[in-house]
Amino acid sequence: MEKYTQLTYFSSKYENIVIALGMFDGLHIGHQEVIRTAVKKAQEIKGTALVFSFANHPRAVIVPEGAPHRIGCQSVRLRILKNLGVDALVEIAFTSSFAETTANGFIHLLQQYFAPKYIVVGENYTFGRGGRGNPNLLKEQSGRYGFHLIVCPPVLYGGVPVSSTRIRALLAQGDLSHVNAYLGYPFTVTGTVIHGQERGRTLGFPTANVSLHESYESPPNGVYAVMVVHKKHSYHGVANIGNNPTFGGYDRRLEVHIIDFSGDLYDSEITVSFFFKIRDEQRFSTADELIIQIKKDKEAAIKGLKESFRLQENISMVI
Ligand SMILES: Cc1cc2nc3c(=O)[nH]c(=O)nc-3n(C[C@H](O)[C@H](O)[C@H](O)COP(=O)(O)O)c2cc1C
Ligand SMILES: Nc1ncnc2c1ncn2[C@@H]1O[C@H](COP(=O)(O)OP(=O)(O)O)[C@@H](O)[C@H]1O
Repeated sequence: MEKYTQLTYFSSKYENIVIALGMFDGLHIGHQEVIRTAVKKAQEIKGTALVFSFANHPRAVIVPEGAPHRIGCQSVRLRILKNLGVDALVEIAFTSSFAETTANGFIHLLQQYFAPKYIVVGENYTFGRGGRGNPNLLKEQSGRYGFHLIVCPPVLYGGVPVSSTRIRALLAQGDLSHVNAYLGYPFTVTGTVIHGQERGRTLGFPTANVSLHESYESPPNGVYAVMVVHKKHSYHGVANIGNNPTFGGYDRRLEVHIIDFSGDLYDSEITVSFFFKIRDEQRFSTADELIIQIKKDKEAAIKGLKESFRLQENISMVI
């Protein structure tokens, strides 16, 4: 998959462009439906499946104080798009001047740079200044510009449309099984392993530490059963998100004890996929009490991950 951060004349670079439009924050099963539809259509017409999106959330420019945190990090987003079969991703910066583009101006821009044969959107897709453009406007203009429009109905889960807003709420509750069902893949954090206090090894549970960025969503503080991928090998693990209150508190971070692993992970990249929450983070009176609890957490993770094997099926989406 090629990635572009600037608009250029894609229509002279690629044949028969099928363009999927949207912010696609989180790439949940509803977004995947739109993108899969575009990929399928591109295969049918021997064309190019292209996703046109933004590098930053438009709401971060339009209503900075109400800007949502992003769901999932950029490297996971790229892997999912590649695994869905997207040929090209165009992710431009959404600036305050771009926000002034009218809905008709945006359709004109699509024609100018992409000359798409097909445009694929979700039913609730809006675009252009004030979000005034919608699928009806695209339909009205399709004849004039010579593209076909495909509108995908919302994907439902438990009778309710899947949305990024709903996923954020479920994540805040630590409800990873529903988050993962809505995403269609396990919620995943990637990062470079950094140094901590070197206390983990003295407790008998070394933990690979990864920073959490504030502009991205993360599960609430607590202990989780996870799968870790490092250099194409996957492992079960038990992770803590929090501040280590037992030891006086540090910056909030993710720490993972990888089961049946030994080796040096500093400065290398790990991928941590979350499956279920085991408990809240606690302040223990002594290190020994924490050690006893971590042993129980590890057993709970091993047991739960073994029993919920089907949950792990879609991990291939993110690696
Ligand atoms: C499964 C697991 C559960 C943990 N639970 C807690 C907890 O409830 N409270 C706490 O203060 N620290 C908890 N920790 C964090 C340990 O305090 C931390 O791993 C230890 O201090 C090592 O830190 P270091 O990586 O900086 O060496 C947990 C760690 C793991 C691996
Ligand atoms: N099973 C394991 N799980 C996690 N990290 C491990 C494991 N075995 C060895 N390590 C290494 O040990 C380091 C963590 O040890 P720890 O004492 O917690 O140090 P730190 O406080 O720097 O994280 C990891 O960064 C990794 O390099």
